[in-house]
Amino acid sequence: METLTIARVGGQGDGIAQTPQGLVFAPLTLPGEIIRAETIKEGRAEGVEILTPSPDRIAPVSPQYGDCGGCSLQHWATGPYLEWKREQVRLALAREAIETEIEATVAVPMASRRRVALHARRSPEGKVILGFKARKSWRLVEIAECPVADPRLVRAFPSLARVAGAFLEHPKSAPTLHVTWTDAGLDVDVTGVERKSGGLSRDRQMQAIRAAGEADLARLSMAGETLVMARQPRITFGPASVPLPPGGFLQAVPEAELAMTSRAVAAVKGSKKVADLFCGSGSFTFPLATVAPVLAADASAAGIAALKAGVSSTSGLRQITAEARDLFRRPLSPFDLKGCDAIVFDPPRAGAIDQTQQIAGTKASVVVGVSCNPTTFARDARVLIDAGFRLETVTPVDQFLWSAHVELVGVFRR
Ligand SMILES: C[S@@+](CC[C@H](N)C(=O)[O-])C[C@H]1O[C@@H](n2cnc3c(N)ncnc32)[C@H](O)[C@@H]1O
Repeated sequence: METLTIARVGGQGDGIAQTPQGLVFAPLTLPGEIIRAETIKEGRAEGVEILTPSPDRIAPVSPQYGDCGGCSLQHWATGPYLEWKREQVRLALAREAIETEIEATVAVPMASRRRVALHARRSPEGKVILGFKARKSWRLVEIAECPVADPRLVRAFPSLARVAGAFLEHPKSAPTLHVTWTDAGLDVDVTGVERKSGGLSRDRQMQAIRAAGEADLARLSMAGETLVMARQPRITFGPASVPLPPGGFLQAVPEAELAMTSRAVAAVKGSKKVADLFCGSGSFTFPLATVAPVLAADASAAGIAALKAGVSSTSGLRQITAEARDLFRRPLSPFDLKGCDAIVFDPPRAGAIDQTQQIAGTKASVVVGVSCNPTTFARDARVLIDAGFRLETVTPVDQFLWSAHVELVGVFRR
């Protein structure tokens, strides 16, 4: 037994105590708390009892709290929790010697997540278990309620378990249901049953299609291939309605998407032409095209096709041109971006170092960086700052409520 005092919460969301033997990580603890750990293994406290709770500790709302790996910070009062997210952004920028105004973290409401990834397994008794991964484990925690997910998703969990059952054909199958609430209802893409795990027999495909009908799914697809579509899943981006490609990227929370797109639109106001790089199916493209013509690019051919379909069914927009292009291998050059005085980029977690170097060489006077990884954002921001841009503001956005993830929007000008 060891008694420890938690000094701070680290970047992964665990409490950290400083001991003569080094740092000790204690999950689900808060700064200032005195805890007792049964054992300390490889720098992790196990069997933790909280002796003196923080005044910022609140009662968690999820019945699976502590077991489910999803929401590890819901015991923290909103104020200090959001401030911690802001601090993660400040720390990432400080590592690149960048100082700027960091706004208060934009909060999202509970019950707002329109996308969840549910894992399915069969219990030894043959029951289908649908749930999230447990903390630091491959075990599944069966989920019947989820306070962060849109209740329309949660209500569908029992019928989604029947859909999942069809995909549990081979012992090696570990299906994951990527479930999205769209304007046409539920869109489900199943991964983890690809050929290497045995694929899916014709009989099982028929079973899955029947279960999709009973669950009233708009569409059921497997690794991006449509199995059945009762209604075309569509998403509204600003003034446009876009047919979402199966398995395509979509911001997880509409309120977070709006917080980010509205800041991008405000930043580029008055521009002659905007580039939207890593545009997906157009969540930024369409709101931006209410302000100026847009040049959009993304590696996903399906995303670009969806974006183009949205363009052809929407009137009153400024011109949009879209290209399917791998921006890691073939970043758009200053020549390709000629005429764009504003550039928005929203890369995956790896960031976009090569594309950013090209942006630095353009004549753009405003750049908006959107990121789900403050560390790679800070690295890319350093390139822009060294090229004469000033990072005017950064807004952290709490898209993944009660997780350690931090998203942000940064506005650069020169
Ligand atoms: C964080 S998402 C943003 C998408 C879009 N801006 C949105 O808000 O929906 C990142 C996007 O980067 C795209 N992407 C990933 N790797 C890429 C690459 N090498 N080149 C171009 N786009 C890529 C993905 O297809 C995805 O659409």
